[in-house]
Amino acid sequence: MSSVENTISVGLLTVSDRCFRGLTKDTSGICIRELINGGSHLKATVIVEDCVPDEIDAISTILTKWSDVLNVNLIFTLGGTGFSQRDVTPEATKAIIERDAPGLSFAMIKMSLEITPLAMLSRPVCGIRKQTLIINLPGSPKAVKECFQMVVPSLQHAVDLITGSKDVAETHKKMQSSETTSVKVLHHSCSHQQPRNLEAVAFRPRHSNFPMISVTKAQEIVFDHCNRTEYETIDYMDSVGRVLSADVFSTDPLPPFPASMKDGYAVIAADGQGSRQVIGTSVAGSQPTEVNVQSGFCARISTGAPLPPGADSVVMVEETKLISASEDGNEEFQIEIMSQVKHGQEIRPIGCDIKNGEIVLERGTLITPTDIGILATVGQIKIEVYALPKLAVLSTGDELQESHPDLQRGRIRDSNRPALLSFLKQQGFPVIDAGIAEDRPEALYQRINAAFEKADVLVSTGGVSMGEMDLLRHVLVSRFDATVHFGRVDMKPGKPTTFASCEHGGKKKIIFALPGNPVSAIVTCHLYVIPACKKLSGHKRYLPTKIKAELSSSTGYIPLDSRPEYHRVSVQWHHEKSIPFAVSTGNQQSSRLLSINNANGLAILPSKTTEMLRILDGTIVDVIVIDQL
Ligand SMILES: Nc1nc2c(c(=O)[nH]1)N[C@H]1C(S)=C(S)[C@@H](COP(=O)(O)OP(=O)(O)OC[C@H]3O[C@@H](n4cnc5c(N)ncnc54)[C@H](O)[C@@H]3O)O[C@H]1N2
Ligand code: MOO
Ligand SMILES: [Mg+2]
Repeated sequence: MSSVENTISVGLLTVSDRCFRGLTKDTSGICIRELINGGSHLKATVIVEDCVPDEIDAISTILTKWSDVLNVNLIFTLGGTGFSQRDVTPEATKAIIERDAPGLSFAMIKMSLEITPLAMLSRPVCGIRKQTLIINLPGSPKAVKECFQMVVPSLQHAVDLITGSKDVAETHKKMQSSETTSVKVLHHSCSHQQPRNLEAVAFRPRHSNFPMISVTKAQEIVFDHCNRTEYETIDYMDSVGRVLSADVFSTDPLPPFPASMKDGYAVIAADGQGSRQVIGTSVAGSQPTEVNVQSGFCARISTGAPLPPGADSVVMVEETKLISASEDGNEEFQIEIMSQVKHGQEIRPIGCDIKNGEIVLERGTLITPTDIGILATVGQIKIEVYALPKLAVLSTGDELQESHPDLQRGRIRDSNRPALLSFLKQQGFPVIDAGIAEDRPEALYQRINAAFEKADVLVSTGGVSMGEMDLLRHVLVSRFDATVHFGRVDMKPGKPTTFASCEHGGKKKIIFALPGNPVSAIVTCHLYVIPACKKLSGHKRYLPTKIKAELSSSTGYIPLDSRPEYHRVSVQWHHEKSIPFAVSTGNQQSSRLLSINNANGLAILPSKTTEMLRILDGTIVDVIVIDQL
C-alpha cells in the first residue's frame, strides 16, 4: 500500500549561461527530475522549473519568487557552485536565505570528497527562506545524482520541520531506523532507474501540491509572462481594435491650402465694408489660380474651398447684399459687404488642423473608428501594429461529445469549447479549434502538440483538479517540459486554474488550463485569458473595468464561501440612484451555465470569516464588468 502523505513541492533552477542560451542541453535538470519522479523514495513533485544565466540577480529573483510567491517546499539549484568567475550561485543563495543549513552542504562535500578530491573546489550553500529549503547542487549530472542521493533521506523531515507538519515525530522515527541504508549512494545511471508511474491512480497526489495564491497574485504572474514585441503591417481598414506599435506621423499639412470656413466671399480685409465687384468663384476641389482678388474685388467661395490669391479674408454670404446681377441671375456682378471685416477671418490656415510631420496617433493607441478617419486623413494606409497572439481552444474529457441533438449514453455535450471559441473570436483574437482530447496522456499530448503547431496560447478546459483523469498538468510537465507557474487560486469558481509555459519548436507557448466546470471556465477566461491576450496584443489597459454597485438578491443576503467569490450579477440602474444594483443571478453552482447567462458583472464577494458568514443586500461591492452595461 502506498502512503497517503502529502508530497513535497519542488522547484528546479538550472544556473548556466550555456543552457540559458540554448547552447547545451540541461542534462542535470533531466537527471534530477528523473531522480525525483522515479528513483528516490521522496514523495515530491516538481512544480516549477526554470533556467537562468550565471547572474546573481537573476538567480536570487527566481529563488525569492518561488519561495515567497509559490511557497515551494524545496528548491534545488543546479550548477554555478565552482571557483570560476561566473560561478555565483552560492552568493545569490546567501543573499536571500534567512537561515543557514551548513550541515547539508557539509554532508554533500564530505561524501563527494570520498569520490574525488576535486570536491573541495565546490562551494554549495544550503539554507532556509520562509518555508522553503534551498539546496545548491553542482552542475554535472553525476555529481547532482551523488549529492542528491546524499541529502534525500533528510529532506522529508527537513521540510516537515520547516513547514511545521504534524508528521515530524513519525518521520524522524522512520528516518532513524533506516539511517544506515538510506544514505548509500546509488551508482546506476539516471536513465536506467524505474520511474514511478505517476499516472497510476494510487500514486496520484492526495492533496494539491500547488500553493493557493490570490487572484491578484495569479494575474501578476500571468502578466509577467505576457510580453510581446512582435509587430506586423496591416491595412488601416482592418485595424479597428488593434494597437499601434509605432507612432503615426503626418507627411503633409491639413488643410494643405488656406481654406474657407464659410460659404461667402473671399475679400481683402483692408477694403472694409461696402461694395465689391465679383470676379469669379472658388469651390471646394478647384484650383483658383486664374482668380486673383484685387482691391475692390471679391470672389465667391464655398466652405472648404481654397482661398484665391490676393484675398485674405472671407465674409459669410449672410453678411452681404446683392447689388447687381445678370438678367438670368446666373452671374453676380456686384455685392455689398455689410459687416466689419477682420484680416484672416473665416479662414483655416495651412496646417491648422494637422501640421506637416506631426504625430497624429501615438504608439500604444487602441485603434477606434475615429482613428481610422485620422489615418485616412494623413494617408497612412499601411500601419504597424502589435501582432495578435494566436489562440487554440481545447476541451478535455472522455464524457464530452460534439454538440448534437442526439446525446450518447453517459456523455454530455461540450459547451466550453464553443463558448470560449466564440468569446475569443468576439474579442478579436484569431483562434483555432483544437477539438476534444480524451482523458489519456497520449491523447492529450497529441492534441496539445497539434495545437502548439499553430497557436502561441493554448486555452484548455478540464482535467486540472484532483481526479484520476485530471492529467493535464502531468502531461504538460512530463511531455512538454512545461513550467507550471500556478495551479490553485483562491477564488470561486476557478480554484484549480492552472497557468503554465513552455518552449515548443523554439517558441514560447503559454497555457491556460482552465477548470472544466462551464462557469469556472468562462469566469477564469474573463479574469486571466482575455487580459493576458490583450496585454500580448499591446493593450495598455488590459484589466477588465471595475465599478461599484449595491448588492441585491432575492433572499436579502448572500452566504459567503471560504474562497473569495466572483458572483454573477446583472448590473441594473435605477433612475433615482447614483450607483447601480448588482442583482445576483441566483444559484451560483459552477456547473450551472445559466448563472452566467444574462450576467454582465462579477461581484467580488469576500471570503467568509467567523464574524461574517453572509453579505447583506445593500452592501456596496466591486463589480467586474464582463459584458455590455
Ligand atoms: N477532490 C477534489 N475534487 C475537486 C476539486 C478539489 O479541490 N478537490 N475541485 C473542484 C473544482 S472547484 C472544480 S472547478 C472542478 C474542476 O475540475 P477539472 O478542471 O478537473 O475538470 P473536469 O474534472 O474535467 O470537469 C469538471 C466538470 O466540468 C464538466 N466539463 C468538463 N469539460 C466540459 C466541457 N467542455 N463542456 C461542458 N462541461 C464540461 C465535467 O463533465 C465535470 O462535470 O473540480 C472539482 N473537483
Ligand atoms: O472552483 Mo470550482 O471552479 O468552484 O467550481
Ligand atoms: Mg476533474
